Amino acid sequence: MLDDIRRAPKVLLHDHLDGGLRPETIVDLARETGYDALPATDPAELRTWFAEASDSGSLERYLETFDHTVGVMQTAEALTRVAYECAEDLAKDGVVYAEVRYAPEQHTRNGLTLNQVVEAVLRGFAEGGRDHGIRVGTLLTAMRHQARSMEIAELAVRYRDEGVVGFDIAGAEAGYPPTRHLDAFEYLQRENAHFTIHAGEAFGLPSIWQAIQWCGADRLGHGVRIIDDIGEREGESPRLGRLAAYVRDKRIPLEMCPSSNVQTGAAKSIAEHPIGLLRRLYFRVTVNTDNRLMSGTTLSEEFAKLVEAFDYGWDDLQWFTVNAMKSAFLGFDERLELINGVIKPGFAQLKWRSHS
Ligand SMILES: O=c1[nH]cnc2c1ncn2[C@@H]1O[C@H](CO)[C@@H](O)[C@H]1O
Ligand SMILES: [Zn+2]
Repeated sequence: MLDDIRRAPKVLLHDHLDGGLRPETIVDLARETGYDALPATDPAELRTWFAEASDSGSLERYLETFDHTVGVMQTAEALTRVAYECAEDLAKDGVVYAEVRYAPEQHTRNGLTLNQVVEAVLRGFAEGGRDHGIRVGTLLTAMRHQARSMEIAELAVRYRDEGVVGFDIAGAEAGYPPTRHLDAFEYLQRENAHFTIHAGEAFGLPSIWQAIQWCGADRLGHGVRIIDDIGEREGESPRLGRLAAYVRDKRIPLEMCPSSNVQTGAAKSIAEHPIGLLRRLYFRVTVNTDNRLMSGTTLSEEFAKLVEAFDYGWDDLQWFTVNAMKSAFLGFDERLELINGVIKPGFAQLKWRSHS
């Protein structure tokens, strides 16, 4: 099944550039740039270290592992290489359209300007995308504990015609509500720009409510805690609270990342992940990787885990994929073209093959 899932034309909306490096590349870049704090210098050991260190049950501890990826991504060459390889790895996994995010403010330690950071990453995505047949849009993230969101929002608008398709905030959620960055979100709305907000991962409904009703988020990063506003009832359909009903009624996309949620403690296991219920209730659910290195995963593997846990078939996987494409920060005509020209024919072929 995993091989077939790899062949399916997939769409990925939530993937962090600094959470998806190849271990071999981290080792190379550390050597080249003089970064001497790596916990291991053997790629296989490093791969294991990331997976284990990320498995703590706490978002804060999970985020500490990024010190080492961000640490080696401080030159233009390193950023271009990482972006190029990201496009290549996603394409090899059968992803046809991806939105990949990172926080430019974390890559200026050795003197790069924000513009240089963005341009280096865009170059890598453009070249990798062209060589490997995948379209990659960039989301610029501001760190929620910092105070640079307005600057980063302006950066996103500055590069909107060069491949930056939107904006996001990430980092520790508890104690850093989305409204801290309200000016940035209001600016983006006035600029007719798109943004998603990490919300409802390590903190609950108030974070989701603020992201949508105060900040005007187009999508929610994770959003798993929306489950807290849904009451399961014996023998009856679940009762949706006002916020959950709003999210479903308005078709607000949820960028769900099952493995990452299990690692940070936002879900107990894949089998108990809220995605099962939310899919049954027809929320606009999408499936994502979050951090392929930390979670030791790929988009195909995330789908395979869901197939195993919830017995999903091709129709479900296509539904998730079309949901993701509909929710992308890409023009309507381009989304339609990918849905009708690539996704539907690709899934039709796979379904036909598995019946014959
Ligand atoms: O699941 C997550 N929740 C919140 N923040 C995250 C998550 N994954 C990564 N980052 C944060 O986003 C930054 C930019 O890519 C990363 O450096 C990491 O600190
Ligand atoms: Zn994330």
